[in-house]
Amino acid sequence: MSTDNPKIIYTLTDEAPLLATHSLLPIVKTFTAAADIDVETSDISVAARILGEFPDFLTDEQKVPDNLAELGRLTQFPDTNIIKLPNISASVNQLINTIKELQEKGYAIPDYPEDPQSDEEKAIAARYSKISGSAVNPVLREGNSDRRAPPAVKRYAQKNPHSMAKWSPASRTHVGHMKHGDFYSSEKCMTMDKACSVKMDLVTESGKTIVLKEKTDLLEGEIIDSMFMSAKALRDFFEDEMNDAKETGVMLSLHVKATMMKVSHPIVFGHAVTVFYKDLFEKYGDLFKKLGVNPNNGISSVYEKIKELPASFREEIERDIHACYAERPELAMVDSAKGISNLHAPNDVIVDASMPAMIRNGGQMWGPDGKTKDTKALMPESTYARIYQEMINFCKTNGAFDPTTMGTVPNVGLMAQKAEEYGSHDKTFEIPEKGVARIVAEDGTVLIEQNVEEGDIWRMCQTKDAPIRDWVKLAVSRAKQTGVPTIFWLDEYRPHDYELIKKVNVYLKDHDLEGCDIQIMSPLRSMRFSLERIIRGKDTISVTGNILRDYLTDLFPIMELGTSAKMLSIVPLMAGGGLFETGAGGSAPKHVQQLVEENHLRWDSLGEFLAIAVSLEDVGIKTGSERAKILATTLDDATGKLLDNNKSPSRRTGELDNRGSHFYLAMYWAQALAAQTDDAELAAKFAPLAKTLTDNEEKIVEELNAVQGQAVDIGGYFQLDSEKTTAVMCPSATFNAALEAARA
Ligand SMILES: NC(=O)C1=CN([C@@H]2O[C@H](COP(=O)(O)OP(=O)(O)OC[C@H]3O[C@@H](n4cnc5c(N)ncnc54)[C@H](OP(=O)(O)O)[C@@H]3O)[C@@H](O)[C@H]2O)C=CC1
Ligand SMILES: O=C(O)CCC(=O)C(=O)O
Ligand SMILES: [Mg+2]
Repeated sequence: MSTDNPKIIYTLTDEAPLLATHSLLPIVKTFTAAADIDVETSDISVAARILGEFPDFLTDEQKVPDNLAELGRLTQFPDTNIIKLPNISASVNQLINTIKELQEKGYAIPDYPEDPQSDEEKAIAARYSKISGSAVNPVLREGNSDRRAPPAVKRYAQKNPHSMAKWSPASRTHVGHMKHGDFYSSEKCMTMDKACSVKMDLVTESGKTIVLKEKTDLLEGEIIDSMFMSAKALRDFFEDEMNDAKETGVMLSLHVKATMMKVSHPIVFGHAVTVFYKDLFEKYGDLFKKLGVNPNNGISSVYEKIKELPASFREEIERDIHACYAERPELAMVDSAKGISNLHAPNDVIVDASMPAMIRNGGQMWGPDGKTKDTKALMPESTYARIYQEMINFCKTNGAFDPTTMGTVPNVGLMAQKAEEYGSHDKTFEIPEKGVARIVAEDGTVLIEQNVEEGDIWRMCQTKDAPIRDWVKLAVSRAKQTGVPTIFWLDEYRPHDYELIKKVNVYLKDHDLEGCDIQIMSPLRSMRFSLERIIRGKDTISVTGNILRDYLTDLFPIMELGTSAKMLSIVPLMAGGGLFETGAGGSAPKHVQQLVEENHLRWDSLGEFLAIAVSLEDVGIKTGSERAKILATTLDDATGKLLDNNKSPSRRTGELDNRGSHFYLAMYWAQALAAQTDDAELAAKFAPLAKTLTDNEEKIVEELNAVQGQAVDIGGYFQLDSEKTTAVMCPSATFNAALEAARA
C-alpha cells in the first residue's frame, strides 16, 4: 500500500538490532500513525541480501526483492528518509553459516565456492562477494558522516559514569605496527586534472601483462591513491613481533577490520595465522591445501576442515596446533571460557571496537587463563595505528580518562561516494607474480606505477571532489554551530592527505569562517591536542577521512559514554535526503547469545531513539508537518527522561532489559505528547495511552521481567522466524493491548 504520506524507511538488519526492532517498531508505528507518517521496513539483513542476489535458485514464493539496490537508488532523492540500523558485514565464516541456515530452511541457494575453479563457480563466488564484508554501508552512505554525543547523553554519562579500569605508568601495553613495507610507506597519489578512465594492470617480470581491473572511471578533481603492502615485510613484521612478545613475556593480540576492509584485511589476518602457527602450516601445508583450509578465515578453518579426517589423524593435528602455543606468546582471547582466541576467526576482533575496549580496560585484554593482561596490540598498517599508541602513551602518563569530567570529541567523517578505502574493494589485489603494478590512462599514459612482488597487496582508492567539498562544508557548519575548535586530522607527509589539504584550504575559502577555530594537524598532533583538551573538560571536533571516522567514533564514545551505541549518527545525503544511523557500533552478537540462552536482551536502543527523533524532525522540516516536529521534540523529551530515570537496559538477566526500556520510552513519549499544548488534538489522542501505561507500569514491567531466565526459540540466527521473535520480544499482554488500543 502506498500513500502520499511522508515516509520513513526503517531497515531490518541482523542480530541484536533486529531483535530490538521486533519490540520497538510496533511502538514507533503507534506514534507516527498519529502524524500520518508511514514507517515502511526494508530488509537488508545478510540473509535477505543473499536471497535477493539468487532469485534464479529460488521458487517464486521464496523470491525477495533486492532491497539494498532500491535503497541505494533512493539515496539520490531529496525526500528520502532512511533509518539505518547496524548490520552484519559478513566475513566468509558468517556468509557460509548464513548460507547453511538458509539451505536448511529449504532455500536451494548454491554453496559458497571457497576455492572457485570452474567458470560457474567463479560466477557464483563473484555474486557472493557482493554480499560479503561491508556491502551495505558504502551503498547507503551517499553523504558524509556527522557523529556526536547529544548533550543529554553526555550529561547522563557525566552523572552516571561507566566503569573505567586504572592505567598504570608501568603498563607494558603498546601498539606494534610496521615501520616499512606497509601502505603508508608505499602510498602514491595524484589529483586528476580531467575526467578519464584508467586500467589497473600488472606487467610481470616474465613479460606478461595481466589486466587486474579493466576500467575505472574518474572525474575531474578526483584524488586517486595507489599503495601496496609487502607480503614479505608483513610476515617479517609478524615474526619479529611474535618473537619479541615471547621473549619479553607480553600477551599478543591482533586488531584488524577484516569485515570492512574485506579484501585486504582477511589476507593480513591469514598471514598472522600462518606465521603464528608456522610449524603447523609447514608440516601440513599440502594436506591443508587439499582439505581447503583457508587461513584467512582463521585457525577455525583448520578445525573445520580436519573434521572430515579420521579421529586419530585429527587428534595428531590438534596436538600439533597445541605444540605451536609452546613456541609462541600467549594469545589474547575472545572467549577464554570456550578457548576462542584472537586468531580464531577474523570477524571476532574488529579494531574500531576492540582497541577502545582494551584501552577502557586499563590497556588489558583477556588471556587464555581468563585473567586480564597487558598486550602487544598488533595493527600492521602504520597509517592509523599510531593514533592508538598516542592515546596509550597519554593514558600511561595521565591515567585513565574520567567520564565525569572529560570533554567530548565528535566527528565529521569523509565517506560519501565510496571515498578512500570504502571504494577500494574492487581495486584491491593479491599480486600473482613479481612485476610492476600500474594505473594506466586510456591513452596509454602510466599515471602511477610501483614495483611489487608475489603476494603483495596492491590497491587503488578513489576520493571524488564533490564529497570533499561537502565534507568541508559539514565541518564548517559544525564548527559554527558549536564554536568548538575543529581539527582536520591530516598528515602532510602522506601523499593522499597532502592532496586533501590543498583542497581543504581552497574549499574553506568558500565559507565565512568568522568566529571559527579551524586547524589542520597531523593525526598524532590532533590526537594529542584533543586529549590535552578532553581531560580539561574541553571539546574538540575531529574532521577525518573514512578510516579515522570509523576508529574515532568508537574510540571516543567508548571512553566518554561507555559505548558508541549512544551516539547520534547522521548522514546528510548529498542529494538532500537523510540517512539516520543508529549509534556508531555494530550488531553485538554476544547480546543475541544472552537472549537465546536467558531471554534477556541487553541491547541499548538509545541510538535508535536518537535517530528516530532526527528522522522525524527532518520530516517535519521538509514537509512542514508540525505534528512530525512535535513527535520529534516529545521523543527527545522522553529519551531524556528515560536516561534521567535510569531506564536503560541492564546487563543482568532478571532486570529491566531492552524491552523494558522500550516500554518506558513509550510511556514517557505518550506522557509528553499528552502534556504538550501545541496540538490539543494530538494531546487528546495520546492521553488515554499515557494513562493506561502509567497506571499499569508495575504490571507491565513485571510481565516483561518475569519471562527472563529461560532459553527461547527465535527460529534461526541469520533468518529469524518473525512470529516467534515477536512473541519473544513483545511478551507483555498488557502493553501489547495498550498499543493496539492506541492504534485503533
Ligand atoms: N554500522 C554498522 O552497520 C556496523 C556494523 N558492524 C558489524 O557488527 C558486528 C559486530 O561488530 P563488533 O566489532 O563486535 O562491534 P559491536 O559494536 O557489535 O560490539 C562491541 C560491543 O559493544 C557493545 N555494544 C554495541 N552496541 C551496543 C548497544 N546498542 N547496546 C549495548 N552495548 C552495545 C557491546 O558490549 P557488551 O558485550 O559489553 O554489552 C558489544 O559486545 C560485525 O558483524 C560488524 O561487521 C560493526 C560496526 C558498525
Ligand atoms: O561498514 C562496516 O563494516 C562497519 C562500519 C563501521 O564500523 C562504522 O561505520 O563505524
Ligand atoms: Mg565503526
